[in-house]
Amino acid sequence: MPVPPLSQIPSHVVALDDYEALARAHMDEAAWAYIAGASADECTMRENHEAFCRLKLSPRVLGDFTGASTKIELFGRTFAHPVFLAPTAFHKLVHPDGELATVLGAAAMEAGMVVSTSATVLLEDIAAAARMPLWFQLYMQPDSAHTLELVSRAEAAGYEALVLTVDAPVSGLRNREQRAGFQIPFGIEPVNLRNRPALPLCDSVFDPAYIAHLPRWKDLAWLRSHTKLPIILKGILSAADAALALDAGVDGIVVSNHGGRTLDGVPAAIDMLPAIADEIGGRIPILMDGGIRRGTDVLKALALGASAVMVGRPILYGLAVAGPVGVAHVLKILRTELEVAMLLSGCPTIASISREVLV
Ligand SMILES: Cc1cc2nc3c(=O)[nH]c(=O)nc-3n(C[C@H](O)[C@H](O)[C@H](O)COP(=O)(O)O)c2cc1C
Ligand SMILES: CC(C)CC(=O)C(=O)O
Repeated sequence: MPVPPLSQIPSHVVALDDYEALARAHMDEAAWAYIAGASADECTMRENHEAFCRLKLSPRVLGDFTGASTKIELFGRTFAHPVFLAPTAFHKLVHPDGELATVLGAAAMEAGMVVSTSATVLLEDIAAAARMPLWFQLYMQPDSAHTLELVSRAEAAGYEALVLTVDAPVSGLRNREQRAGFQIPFGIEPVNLRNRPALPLCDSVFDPAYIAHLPRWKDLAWLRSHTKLPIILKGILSAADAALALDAGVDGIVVSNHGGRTLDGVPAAIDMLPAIADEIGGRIPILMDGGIRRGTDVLKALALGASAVMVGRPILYGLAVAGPVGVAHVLKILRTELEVAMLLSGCPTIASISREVLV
């Protein structure tokens, strides 16, 4: 699919942060608080960015770049580059076509996309519009029959992996969102969850009625027995949980703190990656997200053990500013920056990237 024309993007928009600045004017204060915000004092979200700045790259010169490429292989597929769209909910908050616009932008840049359980377009319709492998992000539902229904719909629609998010059994305490009075606007809904009972309204997350619905490690064996799709656990942030994930037989993990949106005060995802990669020891692929805003960030994550990275908020900013073109442009910027960073650090291929690129 041809890359959509970028002529409608102002020429001063050259980096992902430029999209963030522009996107603010394209949504109301409450939607901005939901998307740009994180939990509590947002320390972890800030850390996700600052930690990347602290990591220093080691430049290399005069290398041979014949046949250079950003290609990767993951779960039996070749991807043109290692940048995926992270699952994010409610794309219709920022664009009337919602995830249909996003998937078009992803296709233009040959990027893999993870579709959220809380998408605002039917997962079948997103799959029908896709030109690249899609993965389905799964939140375990209070009723296991509903979880299995989502899984079989995703399988039937051709999704190639399940990304089971495990770090948000309860929503983080997002004070910015609360202060702005964010509510999902009328007419925007998580359409794939229609006709499902909501979790019981409880005063406390320690209420037994609430606790009864919380997913546990033992549920992974149950899920495994109901699908042949690879299961990737999203939201691993400790070596201890990485070891349990291996024991549970998952096919991959995403090192993530949910963009700082769940437990504030946890470390940057990139800072936890090395210890987790050591624990995993190359047995299953590791993806990473949280704070990726530059091609150099992608390079640093790959150097520390990730096979690929995912990008959350900047995709929504691109979508808000210019629909599919904005999404494609965000991905294009990252890919171009990654190529430049690889060239200047002496890495002609993704496989050649190692901890050596860091000082
Ligand atoms: C608005 C918004 C909605 C999100 N919705 C989901 C979701 O539905 N499922 C999920 O697993 N993660 C969700 N996430 C987390 C992202 O998948 C990802 O972990 C995070 O955004 C990465 O950080 P970044 O935004 O700094 O790139 C959401 C993040 C944002 C900003
Ligand atoms: C619907 C929400 C649970 C989506 C989410 O994970 C988020 O907003 O971070």
